Amino acid sequence: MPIPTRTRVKFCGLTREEDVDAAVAAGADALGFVLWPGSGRAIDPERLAELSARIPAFVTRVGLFVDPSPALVDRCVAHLDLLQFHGDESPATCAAAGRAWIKALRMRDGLDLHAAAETYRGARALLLDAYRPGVPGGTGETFDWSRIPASLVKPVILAGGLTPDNVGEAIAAVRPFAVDVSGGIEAAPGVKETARMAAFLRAVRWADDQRSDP
Ligand SMILES: O=C(O)c1ccccc1N[C@@H]1O[C@H](COP(=O)(O)O)[C@@H](O)[C@H]1O
Repeated sequence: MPIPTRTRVKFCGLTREEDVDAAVAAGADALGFVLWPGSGRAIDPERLAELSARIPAFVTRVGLFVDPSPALVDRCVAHLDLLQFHGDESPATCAAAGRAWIKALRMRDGLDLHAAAETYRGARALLLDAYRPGVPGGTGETFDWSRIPASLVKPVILAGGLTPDNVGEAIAAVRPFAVDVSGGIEAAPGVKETARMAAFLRAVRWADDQRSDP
C-alpha cells in the first residue's frame, strides 16, 4: 500500500472526559478505550458509551479487547468504529462482530509477520507491539524496529514504548501507517497529560516533515 505522507496517530487508554477532549483538540486521528478488565486503564461498556459520545465525526473510536466474550463485544460495538484485538483471537472471532478490526501482534522471537499478515488478511492493519511473556500489551517497552519488513502487505501501526522523545526516530526507521501510544503520554495509568499529547503530535509532524519518500 502507498506510504502515507502524514503518519496517523492513535492515543490509547483514555478514561477521563478531559483527556478525550484534549486529545481531540490536539488533533489525534483515533482514540482507544481499553475494555480488558485486567488493565489499569480499563473502562466498562457504560463508561465507554459516555466517553465515546464526546468524540466528533472523523475521529475514530477504537475498542481494545483481549480474548473478549461475545457478550462484551456486543455491549460495546455500537460505541466503536474499530475493534483492536490483543489476545489469541482467530480471524473469525475478530470478524464476528461485523465491525472493521485490527490485530495486535507482539513481537516475540520467531514471529513471521508475512505469515501473520496472510492469516489476518481481513484486518484493516496490523498493530505491532513489544513482547513480554504473560502480558498482552501496554508494557511501555519498545522492540527492535528493524525486525519489521518494509514489504508487509498490511498497513503497520507501530506501538510499544513510544514517547514524544523516540517517536520521530521510530517513524524514520519504520515509516508506519500509524503510531499508537498509551504509557508515553501519561502521568499515571489512564491519566493522560495534555502537554505530552501535544508534544507527541508535534514530534510526529516534525518527523513527517523530514521524510523524503518518493
Ligand atoms: O493499555 C493497556 O493497558 C493494554 C492492555 C492490554 C493490551 C494492550 C494494551 N495497550 C496497548 O499496548 C500498546 C502499547 O502501549 P504503550 O504505549 O507501550 O503503553 C498500545 O497499542 C496500547 O493501546
